[in-house]
Amino acid sequence: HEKVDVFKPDTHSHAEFGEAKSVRYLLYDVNPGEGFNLRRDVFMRVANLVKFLNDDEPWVLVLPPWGRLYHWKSQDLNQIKVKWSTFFDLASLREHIPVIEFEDYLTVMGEEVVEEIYYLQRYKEGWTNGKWEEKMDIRDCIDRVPYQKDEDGKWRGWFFGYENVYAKKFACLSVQSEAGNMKSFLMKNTTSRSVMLERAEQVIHGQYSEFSSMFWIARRSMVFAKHLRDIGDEFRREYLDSTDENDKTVLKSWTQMKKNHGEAKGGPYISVHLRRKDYLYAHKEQVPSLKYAAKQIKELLKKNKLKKVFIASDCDENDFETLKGFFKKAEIYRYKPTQEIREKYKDGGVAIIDQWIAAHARHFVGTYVSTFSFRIQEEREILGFDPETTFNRLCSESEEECEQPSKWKIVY
Ligand SMILES: C[C@@H]1O[C@H](OP(=O)(O)OP(=O)(O)OC[C@H]2O[C@@H](n3cnc4c(=O)[nH]c(N)nc43)[C@H](O)[C@@H]2O)[C@@H](O)[C@H](O)[C@@H]1O
Repeated sequence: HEKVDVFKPDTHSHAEFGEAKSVRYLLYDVNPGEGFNLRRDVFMRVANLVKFLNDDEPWVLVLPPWGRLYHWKSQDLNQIKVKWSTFFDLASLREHIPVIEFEDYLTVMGEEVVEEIYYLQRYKEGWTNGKWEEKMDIRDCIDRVPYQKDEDGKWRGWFFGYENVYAKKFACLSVQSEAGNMKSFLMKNTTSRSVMLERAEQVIHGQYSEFSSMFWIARRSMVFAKHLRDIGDEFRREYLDSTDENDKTVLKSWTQMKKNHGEAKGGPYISVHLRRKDYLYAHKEQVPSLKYAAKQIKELLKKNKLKKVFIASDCDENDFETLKGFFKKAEIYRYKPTQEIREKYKDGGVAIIDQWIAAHARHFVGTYVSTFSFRIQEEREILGFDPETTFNRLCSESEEECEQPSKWKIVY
């Protein structure tokens, strides 16, 4: 990979000829209703936009602090202003693009300010002639926006829970665009040192979709933080007889890692992502009862000649015990964090530990359309599993045809 933090000399600067361009900062945020794993997908789009910008200008991506997520239900934990380094390995992210944490950005700016915000929205008139075309225009805001101008002319809003932060300029931008095509807007229509894209999920992957190496480069750079991987690895060793040497899942730096399908063997257990909570009504046609889930898991155990099961789930203890009750011989495991780990790594960190353990199984089965399951599948593609052991989901008893997930195979 090209090293991106060595900035190229100035060629078309706003500044005087020959003078190096100064670094600019791109910030973003996502619709508050979106969950953790869709947010990771939005990161990949914005990261590749920053990669693309760096071909011409030095831009740094400011990582939006995690917080106020709908699914993070633990009331006893302080779950705002959570740094990216709690969940991800920043050195790995930086092998793709330059990134900094929001707090470091505030220090660099010397003032709690974001210079310009563009609130991305759809076009009021929808697609003209029902046809998709790439476009973007500053327009009146369609919805009520969560930013207000105060009496000093400063734009106030959520800003990840940092109460003193304000923006100097705010506008709504109607977009129908691939993330990469925001590049010319940012280079030509904005000049300030920092620009924030609000509702960044409005821009799509486009040419950097799951089928392209650019998507996978950004995805591979999203390595989980070592402290979380270590906890998952310890659990694998202790309860699931699973070590990287035996399972052929030894990790290298992502830039060096290129595995063929089927090279990874995985630990001697079946892993299941059993999504419950809101999915019980949001996708009730496709989500199985616990009894029917148990039936499918038993079949997988038999087929793979295994006796251990790892369950990653947002279900409560009662449901877990009920599920366990359907098994006589098999050993059913779930990761239970200590209070210390919960406080340090929060609901998000615990979910990542679950994903990491689930990713290392001999065979994985997930839940219909869950992005939590999708990210596990991607992790398994990176580790080098046979796609047949990865792109699977549980079916519900009411489904006549139970379509299995698309195989989004890794591209290098
Ligand atoms: C349809 C959409 O589905 C989206 O969910 P979906 O893609 O599963 O996946 P996420 O967007 O990540 O949201 C699910 C959240 O629930 C928790 N969770 C789910 N499964 C597990 C698990 O196995 N272990 C642990 N520890 N936690 C889990 C976790 O906080 C996770 O980020 C929703 O975010 C959207 O609001 C919408 O409902």
